[in-house]
Amino acid sequence: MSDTAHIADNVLSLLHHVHAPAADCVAPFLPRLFAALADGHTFIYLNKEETAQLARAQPIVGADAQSPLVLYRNRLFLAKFWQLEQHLAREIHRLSHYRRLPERWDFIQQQLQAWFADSGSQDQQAAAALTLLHNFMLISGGPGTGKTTTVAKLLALLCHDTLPRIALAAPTGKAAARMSEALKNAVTRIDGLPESTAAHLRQLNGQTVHRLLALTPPQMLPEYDADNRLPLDILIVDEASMLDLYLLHQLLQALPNSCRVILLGDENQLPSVSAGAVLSALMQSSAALPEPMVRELQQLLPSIQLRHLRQGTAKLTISHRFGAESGIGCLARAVVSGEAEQAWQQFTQFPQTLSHHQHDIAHIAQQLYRAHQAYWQAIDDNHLDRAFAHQADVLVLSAQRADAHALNQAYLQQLHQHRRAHPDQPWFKGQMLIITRNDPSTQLYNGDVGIVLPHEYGLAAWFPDTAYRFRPIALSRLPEHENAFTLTVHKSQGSEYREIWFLPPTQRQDDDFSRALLYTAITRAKEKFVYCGNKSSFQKACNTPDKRRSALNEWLTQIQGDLFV
Ligand SMILES: Nc1ncnc2c1ncn2[C@@H]1O[C@H](COP(=O)(O)OP(=O)(O)OP(=O)(O)O)[C@@H](O)[C@H]1O
Repeated sequence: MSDTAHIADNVLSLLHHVHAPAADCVAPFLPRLFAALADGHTFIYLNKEETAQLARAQPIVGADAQSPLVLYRNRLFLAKFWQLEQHLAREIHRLSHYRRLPERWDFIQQQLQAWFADSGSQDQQAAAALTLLHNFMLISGGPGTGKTTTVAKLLALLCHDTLPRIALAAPTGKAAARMSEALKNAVTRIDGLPESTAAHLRQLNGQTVHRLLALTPPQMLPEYDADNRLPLDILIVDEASMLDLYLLHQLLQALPNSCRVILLGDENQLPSVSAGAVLSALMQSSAALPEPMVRELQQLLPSIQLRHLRQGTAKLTISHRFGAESGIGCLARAVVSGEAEQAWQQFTQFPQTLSHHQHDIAHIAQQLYRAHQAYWQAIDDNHLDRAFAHQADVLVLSAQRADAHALNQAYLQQLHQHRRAHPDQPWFKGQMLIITRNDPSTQLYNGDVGIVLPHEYGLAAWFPDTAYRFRPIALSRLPEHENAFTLTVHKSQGSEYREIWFLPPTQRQDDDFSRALLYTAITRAKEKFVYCGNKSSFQKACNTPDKRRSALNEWLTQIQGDLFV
């Protein structure tokens, strides 16, 4: 029996105690509903007969969260998700509703002109101006489209009169570290920034959302919540596509009404592992700009066309890192637009940076070991800096967990053959690990990558650290983790690697191998992308849009009304 069938079975036993005839009525729907929840959907669709059948299953099925299951039109929800999406919509509305207009329009207008003068900066300029007028804003864009650059300039504008309390957060530690680094670099590139502003922005350090909320075990209850809100004026959340409904709700609840929220992310990437597809819901529910706001924007940006802009969301579309000459950029853009044939042609157009081949897992592991030569040299030299630098040289990403496991095992075989590891010893020098569960006691978070290397008393796992560069953690204290020579695409989100080898599902291809998954894998690569599969699997993925089901956009649209009050 699958895990979800088992959960459905347990829930059914509980429901029998509530009302046996109604439980019998819902029994056939529970396995389907729990399988859908495990895939990140928040409801299942019903046909006419099913809807009529469930309408008679009171008190287990009702019209609101008073019942364990909710029937809404032709959809069946677990009450918990029905309520969560509605509460999240309310939090977004609460924060969006707060309006505080910039005071010094002339100054802002001048700086918007001066700082976004380069060609190809118009969409960034519009995103910055819109964000000044909205308290809750999503800036979406692919890799290198200038999300960080835009936010750095925006923060510089918001720091002009007083220095606000700002926090930078991301769903994983690695994404948080990347964000602070990128922001510091972007700040140094702004011309004519007063030193006090530059210093204020340079000292910002990213942290995980869990850490920001001070979630503490065993129940992971947050120190900051609706009754004890975070003392913040501005919150920037990077890699927001990875936020699930529950975590985003916890985060927003903990923010005061006046806190400006700026979400950064790429709506084309995979949505969160758990339920939710928050970025696409925000994009879909975003309404046209009301006339008074168009007039305000015209004051800030007299010379640009504003009609295409929407409330609370902005899209950056020009990649300044992967332009028209970049194979990775062209491939990613063709995949996202579902142009399967054109996407496959990019492998011929850009043979230096894109390739495809089909080999078995053992062969890929062998090639990977060769490609890791510089990494193993750094390990032999006990050189942490170089080991971490080369750790990101080449990574194999797989679509499915089973393949990632099989490849990690095949790679271990290579290490046994080369006497770098021994089958009887669980730990070895050079072992790459990824943390899979947040652990405040060691301050290690889901997605953190460490390397096993010697410490004073034997081997330890070393992790990057903002204060000391690297810090050792005793192997016995490590929270849940896995080997990280190969990762699933989900686990690689928020990180980038020089070269990505992507392995499509080797067993069974289903809708999980979608356009979003392929796009996310491609955009993890900085220099080279290798597809380890055939044309038909590649094109099938291009033609499979992500169909995550969520009602959030509907609740947002309903609740929104006119924000311009
Ligand atoms: N308008 C622009 N003109 C020229 N270069 C730009 C422009 N905007 C950004 N860049 C450059 O493009 C690169 C990527 O910018 P940035 O880091 O802001 O993008 P991003 O969307 O945050 O990227 P990531 O995918 O890493 O999150 C940087 O080197 C930046 O200096």
